[in-house]
Order: sequence, then structure tokens, then C-alpha cells
Amino acid sequence: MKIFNSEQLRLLDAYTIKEKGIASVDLMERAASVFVEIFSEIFGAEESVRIICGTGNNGGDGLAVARLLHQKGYTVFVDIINGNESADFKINLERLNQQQIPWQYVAELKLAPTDIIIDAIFGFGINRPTTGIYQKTIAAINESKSKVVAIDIPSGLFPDASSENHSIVKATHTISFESPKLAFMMPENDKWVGKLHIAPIGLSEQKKAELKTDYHYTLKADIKPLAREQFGHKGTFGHALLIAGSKGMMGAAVLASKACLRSGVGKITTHIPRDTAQILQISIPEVICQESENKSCFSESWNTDTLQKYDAVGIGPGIGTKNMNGFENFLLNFPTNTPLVIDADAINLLGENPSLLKYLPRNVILTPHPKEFKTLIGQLWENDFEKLELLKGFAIKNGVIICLKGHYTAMALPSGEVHFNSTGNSGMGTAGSGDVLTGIILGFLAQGYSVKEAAIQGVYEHGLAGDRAATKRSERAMIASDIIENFI
Ligand SMILES: NC(=O)C1=CN([C@@H]2O[C@H](COP(=O)(O)OP(=O)(O)OC[C@H]3O[C@@H](n4cnc5c(N)ncnc54)[C@H](O)[C@@H]3O)[C@@H](O)[C@H]2O)[C@@H](O)CC1
Ligand SMILES: Nc1ncnc2c1ncn2[C@@H]1O[C@H](COP(=O)(O)OP(=O)(O)O)[C@@H](O)[C@H]1O
Ligand SMILES: [K+]
Repeated sequence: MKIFNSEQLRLLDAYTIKEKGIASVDLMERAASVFVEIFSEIFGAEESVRIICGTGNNGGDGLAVARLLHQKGYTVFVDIINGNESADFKINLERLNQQQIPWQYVAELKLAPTDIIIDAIFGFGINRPTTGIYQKTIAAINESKSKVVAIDIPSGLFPDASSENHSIVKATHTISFESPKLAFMMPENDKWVGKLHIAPIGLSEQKKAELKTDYHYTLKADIKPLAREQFGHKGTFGHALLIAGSKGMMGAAVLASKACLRSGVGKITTHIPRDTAQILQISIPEVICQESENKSCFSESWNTDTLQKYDAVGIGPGIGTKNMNGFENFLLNFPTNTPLVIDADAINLLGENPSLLKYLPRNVILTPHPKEFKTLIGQLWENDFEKLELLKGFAIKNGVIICLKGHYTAMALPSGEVHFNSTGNSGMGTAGSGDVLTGIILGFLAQGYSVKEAAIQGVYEHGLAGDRAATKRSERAMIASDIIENFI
């Protein structure tokens, strides 16, 4: 799914009205009814609802929502912050009056206790930080004990730029129309957005396909697993090489190897430090163990020919950062066309010696978490929008795919595209989850997925397995092994 900016959403709105010949107020009605459908699945009619509206189209949505909830039997009360009224706002105010739904203009909002507040002050039309009565109202909403449901976007939040230090409504739920806003993908905005729901309102599919954006949100429909050939065998489903582990960190090698096998790969060889094979072999009998001649996981006898025998290579989980020479030697000898996934300490090694970046082969995926990303680029960022620009810049400059892990893992491609992942949960914030991801991506690469498919689909399926694990156990109790067990 594409993520559109506010300008594009306005275009889509206008085009849909023209193409489908529907009045803008009817599109507003559709948005309001989709909102009410989702809202009423979450909250019952016994809960009292106060709807706080601006006077633009977000406020108009609020008025239409008030009327539809009233018709469904909810007790509603509307507060309006006086301002320039949009045409569709005016129509909806008239409709509200016809139904005799109580409302008032507010000068200073004194909130009587209510179960739920619906926030309809500003939508994507916000163009400057909120001040005055708007700021005061937002503060009153945030200080109330009510649950808060934002229409389209929490009021005050900029959809396409950083809103640091602005006054913003703190929503428990955000029901957003048609596509998520870029701001929702940023960890710094988690506290405002709450649980995100996407509500399609039927904007023009043709126009959506035409409009170009760098930003995408991966959903089930975007996932196209490779067909498994009926006559295929372990020799055709790919042979992966994983370089992982060090003394005390063999669990990382175990988790990544097992996840790689579960991803459907034909064979995996796991290259580990000398005298550590027993741990791996007892944990996973299916793995081919290859011990290094030395105590690090880097072999001195590797050359391009030996590495070329594998369909894909993964390096990093649990390797430590002691052997820069070994890593350098590995990269210098790495075959140009073999896909490679680089994780964990291998990323830290690259960060310590950026001159090695030029030796990266063609098909590379890096999977840092934010701390590793900081080490890799050697600088910090002011806010998450700046971090996103740095991520894009890194992918473009180095011609690699880089997956910045987190709640909405961001995958930046050398083309400048960024794909945000929609699956996964906070239960995955547990040691070893990242090793599992490396194993899955490696397995996908070895089976013949392109680097783009392996990154996007690997991250999606990793999150999906994490969501299944959380359902069976709980976000609190699940551990990384549960992600592997729930990969199907
Ligand atoms: N996709 C769509 O295009 C649809 C949009 N709809 C709704 O329309 C909303 C956008 O409506 P509008 O463009 O009318 O804009 P808003 O309702 O978000 O804001 C209204 C106006 O407030 C003013 N404003 C901006 N920042 C301000 C500030 N800090 N202090 C005071 N005034 C400020 C601006 O002039 C802005 O146009 C969406 O978020 C959504 O809720 C829906 O009604 C239907 C379809
Ligand atoms: N709150 C969260 N929501 C969704 N996914 C998460 C969350 N926390 C962690 N994850 C996922 O779990 C994995 C953790 O990786 P990482 O930090 O490298 O762990 P480790 O180093 O312990 O293996 C990443 O894929 C990340 O996207
Ligand atoms: K809003």
C-alpha cells in the first residue's frame, strides 16, 4: 500500500469527486460511516461520547460522526472551536441541528467527565503548530481521563514532517482514512497515535496507481511467496551459508540457523568458531556444522571459490567485533553476485571501518537496529524524519538495502523507496528476535527471492510469526524461539 502525503491526499480527494461524480460531502459521509463502523466494533453504545471539532473538513467529519453515532444509540455531545467553516462543515452542522443533537461553541474547554473523546479538531490540513484555544483544548483533552479516538490523525500532528515539541492530541486509537500517514511510522509519534486502524474510503484506484511516492506500507496483499516446485529437492531449494557465533553467543547461531531452515531452505551450512560444534549439532541436527580453524568464526582458508558454492550468505549474529582482519578478508574475497545479509556485529565492524563499505557486493541487505545504525553511519539524528533521510541516503549512496528494525521496520532501497512493515509486536523486543530475522532473510535469498523480496517479505513474515506467537502465548511471555515455532 502506498503512503501518500497531504498534497496527494487532497489530489486523490478531488480526483475521486470528479471521476466518480460524487459530491465532496458524500465522500465525507462515507469517511464518517467507515469511522463509525470501526469505532462501534471497539466501543459499545453504553459509553458516552464527546466530539471536539474544528471547523475544517476534519471537523466536518466529526459532525457527521456525531450524527451517525447518535443514530446508532450513542449519547453524544459536540464541542466546536469557532473558526473558518468549510462548505461541508456547514452542511453537516445543519444536519446536526435537524437531528437536535446538542452542541456548543467553546471559548475555553472545560471538559465534563466523559468516557470517550473523539478528536476532530484538525486533520491533514494542519499547517502550523497549534496555539491559543487549540493548544488549550488539546491540553484539556490530554489531561482528561477519557479514551481518545482521533479522526484521520491526532490533531496537531504534522502528517509529513516532524512535530517535535508541538501540542498534539494523545490518542488511544487513530482511525485514519485510506492510507497511513508517514508520521505514524515514526517511533517519536507512537505516544500520539495509539492503536492505528486504516479505513479505506474508496478513493480512486486509478489515481492511486498513478501517484508516485517513495513510501509504502507492506500488507498481506503485497506478499507473494515463491511457489515451491513439486519436484524440487534439497539441492534445488538453496544452500545457505551462515557465519555466526562466538564463545558465549552460540545461541545466536542456533536461532538464526533454525529460522533459516524453517524458511524453507534446502540446506544450511553454519560456520562457527573452533570447538563449538557440539552446541549447534545438539540443538539442531539438521544443520551442517563447519568449524573454523581458529577461535573466531572467520576462516583463513576462505576464498571467492569456496564462498561462491553457496546460494546466499549471512553473517553477523553473535560474532563479536574482535576480528576486523577476518571480516576484511571475508569482504575482499566475497563473490560479486552472491546475495549477502549482514547483521549485528558484522554491521558494527562496518561502522568501525567504513572504508570497507566499498567492498560490499551487489546484492546486500543490512539489518541494523537503531543503535547499530548509529554506529554504521557514525552520527546521530535530531528526529525520526531526519533518521529516515539518513537511512534513504545510506541505501542510495551504497547501493544496498537497509532494514532499520523497530515497530514499523523501515526498509530503504537503493532506488530511494522505503517500505514500512505492518506486522510484529512488542513481544518481539526479546533477545534473539533479530537473529531469527537474519535466518529467515538468508533462507529466502538462498531459495531465489530477489534482495528486495527477501527483505520486504522476510520482515513481514517474521513479524507475522511474532504475532502468532503473541496470540498463543502473550507479548510478555514469548521468546525468540517462539517466533521460529510459529513461522509457517
Ligand atoms: N482523503 C480525503 O481527502 C478526505 C478528507 N477528509 C477529511 O478532511 C481532513 C482535511 O480537512 P481540511 O483540509 O479542511 O483541513 P483540517 O480540517 O485538517 O484543518 C482545517 C484548516 O485549519 C487551518 N489550520 C491549519 N493549522 C492550523 C493551526 N495550527 N491553527 C489554526 N488553524 C489551522 C487550515 O487553514 C486548515 O485548512 C482530513 O484529515 C479528513 O479528516 C474526509 O472528510 C473525506 C475525504
Ligand atoms: N515493539 C516491536 N514491534 C514490532 N517488532 C519489534 C518490536 N520490538 C522488536 N521488534 C522486532 O524484533 C527484532 C529485534 O531485533 P534485534 O534488536 O536485532 O534483536 P536481537 O539483537 O536480540 O536479536 C526486529 O526484527 C524488530 O523489528
Ligand atoms: K483529528
